[in-house]
Amino acid sequence: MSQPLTARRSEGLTGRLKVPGDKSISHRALILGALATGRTQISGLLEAEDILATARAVAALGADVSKDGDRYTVIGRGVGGLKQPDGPLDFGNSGTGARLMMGVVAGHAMTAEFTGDESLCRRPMARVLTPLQEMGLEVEGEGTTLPLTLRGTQDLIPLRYELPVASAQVKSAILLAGLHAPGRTSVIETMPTRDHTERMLRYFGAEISVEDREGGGKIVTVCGDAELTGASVYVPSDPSSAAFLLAAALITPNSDVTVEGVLMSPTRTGFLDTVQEMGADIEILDQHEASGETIANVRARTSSLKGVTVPADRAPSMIDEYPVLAMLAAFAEGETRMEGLAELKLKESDRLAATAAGLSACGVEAEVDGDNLIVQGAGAVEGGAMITTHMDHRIAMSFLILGLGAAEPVTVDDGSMIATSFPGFVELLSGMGAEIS
Ligand SMILES: O=C(O)C1=C[C@@H](OP(=O)(O)O)[C@@H](O)[C@H](O)C1
Ligand SMILES: C=C(OP(=O)(O)O)C(=O)O
Repeated sequence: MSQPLTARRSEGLTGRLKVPGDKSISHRALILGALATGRTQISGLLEAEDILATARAVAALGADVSKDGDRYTVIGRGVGGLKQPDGPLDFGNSGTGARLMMGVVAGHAMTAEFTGDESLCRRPMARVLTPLQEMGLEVEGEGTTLPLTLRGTQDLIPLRYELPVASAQVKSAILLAGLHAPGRTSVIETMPTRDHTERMLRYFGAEISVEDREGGGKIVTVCGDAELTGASVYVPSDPSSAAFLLAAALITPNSDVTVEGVLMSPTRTGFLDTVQEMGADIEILDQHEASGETIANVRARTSSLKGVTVPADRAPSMIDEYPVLAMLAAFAEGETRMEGLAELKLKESDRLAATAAGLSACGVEAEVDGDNLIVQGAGAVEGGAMITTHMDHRIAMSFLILGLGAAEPVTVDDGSMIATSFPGFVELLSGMGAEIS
């Protein structure tokens, strides 16, 4: 059932708030907890649909997942110790859950059916299946989209693989499979992507090395036949979720908002770097270390923005933030060029097309030129449109943010998918003074 939502011009957004836990770290904490021996305790886990699907999947494979207050506990079965699931593993809307778990299933002598919702069943899986098949995974039939039946093996072969696309999901699936293979499995990335898997693997006791690659990028190597030990994980606030609240403050008059405890990994801060280049009044406060990651409070105040060029090599560090950046570009003065975004066509929807179409409907000049998105900012936005979200949470949230600054209300056709990554989005914004209903 679709749930339309409308955002109206708002001002004076204020507050000090926390957004829910980081989605990438939450998936990984559940998965490594299931592959470890003993108890993993997770505080701050993101309780969104994508993560709950991963929790159900690891439970279906025999890990014990429970919740007490706001802490989750996973009792794992050790690397290679998971059991054949009784039914299909349904990952809902989540590319990360599906792709990372393919790496896990690859290393177990089991058959598992992977499925998901309409959006996930359109997304490409060959990028993960190809390297995993080189390691020994078998895929039933010729298909490369879900639903798919996969047969893993206890006799995986280690792999050295150069990623053809900059993808932390593909890197992570191979590293997770590599835990089961004898010898060393290496992933070579020419453009560094988020490094939460390698950090957390090390934290759980795996032998892992990260070297600089000649000519740029990284080589990540994991030693197989690994043993992981359960650990305590703290999940910081998700910078991709924080971006929406910060953007709302930047484009509405008289606003001053601080988001607390935000993950500041350099592999995730491209959005903050870019808005600062655009002239945003952003302050990074109280930066410190927590559980091996840097976190900080981020303060944003109403700002006059100017258009910029965002280079292709910044894409991995802000890949999920482009739709909301495009909204800011619409309120900026001048052209914003966002380059090298082929990957955005393969997310929950074709985000380049959905963003350009929605902006045009709101009276903003926007076009997709090959893999680039170009927005002509005019300092103000008309709005007054109904936006098609194509089952994409980030498209829904981005256009609601646009509506808070536009002259006329902006309606999204379906806000229900927001729960896949950011439960409480509407309530948090309403608490800041935004008009969304
Ligand atoms: O590894 C992860 O947790 C993620 C990696 C990114 O996808 P790709 O690996 O496809 O770039 C990102 O878009 C996604 O939201 C989360
Ligand atoms: C691309 C995203 O997630 P996933 O690939 O896990 O579906 C996202 O959250 O924007």
